[in-house]
Amino acid sequence: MAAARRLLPRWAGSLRPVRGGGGPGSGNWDGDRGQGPRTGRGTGTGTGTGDRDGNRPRPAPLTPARLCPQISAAAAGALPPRVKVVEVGPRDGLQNEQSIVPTPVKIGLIDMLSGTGLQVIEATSFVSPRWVPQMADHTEVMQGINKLPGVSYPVLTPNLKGFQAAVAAGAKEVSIFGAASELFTKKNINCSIEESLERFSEVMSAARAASIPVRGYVSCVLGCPYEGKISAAKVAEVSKKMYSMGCYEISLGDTIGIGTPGSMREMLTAVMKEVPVGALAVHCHDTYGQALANILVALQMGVSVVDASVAGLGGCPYAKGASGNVATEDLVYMLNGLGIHTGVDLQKLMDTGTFICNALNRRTNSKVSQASCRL
Ligand SMILES: CC(C)(COP(=O)([O-])OP(=O)([O-])OC[C@H]1O[C@@H](n2cnc3c(N)ncnc32)[C@H](O)[C@@H]1OP(=O)([O-])[O-])[C@@H](O)C(=O)NCCC(=O)NCCSC(=O)C[C@@](C)(O)CC(=O)[O-]
Repeated sequence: MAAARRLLPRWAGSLRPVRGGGGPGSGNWDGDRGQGPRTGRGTGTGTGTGDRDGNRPRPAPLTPARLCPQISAAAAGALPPRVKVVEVGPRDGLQNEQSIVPTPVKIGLIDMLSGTGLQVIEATSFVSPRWVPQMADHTEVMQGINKLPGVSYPVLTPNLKGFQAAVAAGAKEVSIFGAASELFTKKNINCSIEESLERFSEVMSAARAASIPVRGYVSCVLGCPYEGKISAAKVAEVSKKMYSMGCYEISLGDTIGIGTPGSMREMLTAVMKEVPVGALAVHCHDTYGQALANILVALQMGVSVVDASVAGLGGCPYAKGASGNVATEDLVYMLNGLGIHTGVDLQKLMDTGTFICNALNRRTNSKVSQASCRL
């Protein structure tokens, strides 16, 4: 099928300029870069001065950014100089919460995320409130958030009804979500893969008419909670169909976090034969602790868009036992260490993680935030 016209979001083609610098390795996190070589704990790199009694200078407080050993991208092998981080915490992170999170908390979370330098924040989903009650306040959320220029706030829309409601609520970008597993598709959106693609093509037509960019998710790319192993060929086939419909980007979801760097490589090799790597994103849940390793493989293969969830919140209501997405804090820490620019302020991100964890009365899943509490 000939590739349909792709509707690109506002930020496509030109990533936001780096505040206070430019280019790889000159990011804005914690304002800590460019201050000479970073040394580890207890090396006296602080700015304090000793007193007359000869007491040792008091070092400046240690933060993850100060401690993060940074290497050049060249040393890490071929890696993209920039990565677009797609924050999915307010949607993927919260949709699985058992108690309904108050709407002002959701709005506060998104507004804080907007201040971190993230370019894309998935805000909510326009799905049936009977299926996912947590997202029933989608319109209030979309209308309550402070939408910053240059930041995109996409929402999930499974069908035309969801798309129309999303647009009425002010959405300027949407995502359709399919899967490479028949059983997961049935459990998640109550239809077959073929039927889901028909519904999506209705959304695509309406989106094209309204000049709304559409992102496509493919779930279960490295395994399914109901079918087990999913073939890379099937993932490539569904991805190709959704890309050919006009999705500007295909996010490949390891929904139950079961993949390893080996299966990620195999799957991406197959998908990249059908969809250009520049149009691919990875979406890794961290159930088996493999998310960062899998993401690194994807980066080495040329992927430069990565989904993540602040504080590692989340899971899918129709993938029992799946834990949250990779924590955005941990992803940004790794990318900073690799000298890859994201434009995201790690400290502000950690503050946002603290905010939502306090609101949910929950410990963060971010290893970086856990470690920084011990510093
Ligand atoms: C898709 C449906 C709606 C089909 O659900 P259905 O019951 O088959 O739909 P239907 O067309 O037969 O309609 C039944 C009722 O739902 C209503 N309805 C129909 N559509 C909508 C809508 N958009 N918004 C609100 N209401 C809707 C419709 O109006 C009707 O209402 P009634 O007449 O009975 O009062 C349902 O299965 C659904 O909402 N599923 C959502 C599941 C979901 O949100 N899952 C989590 C997101 S996916 C995910 O997390 C994975 C991802 C993306 O993160 C990537 C990864 O990790 O792999």
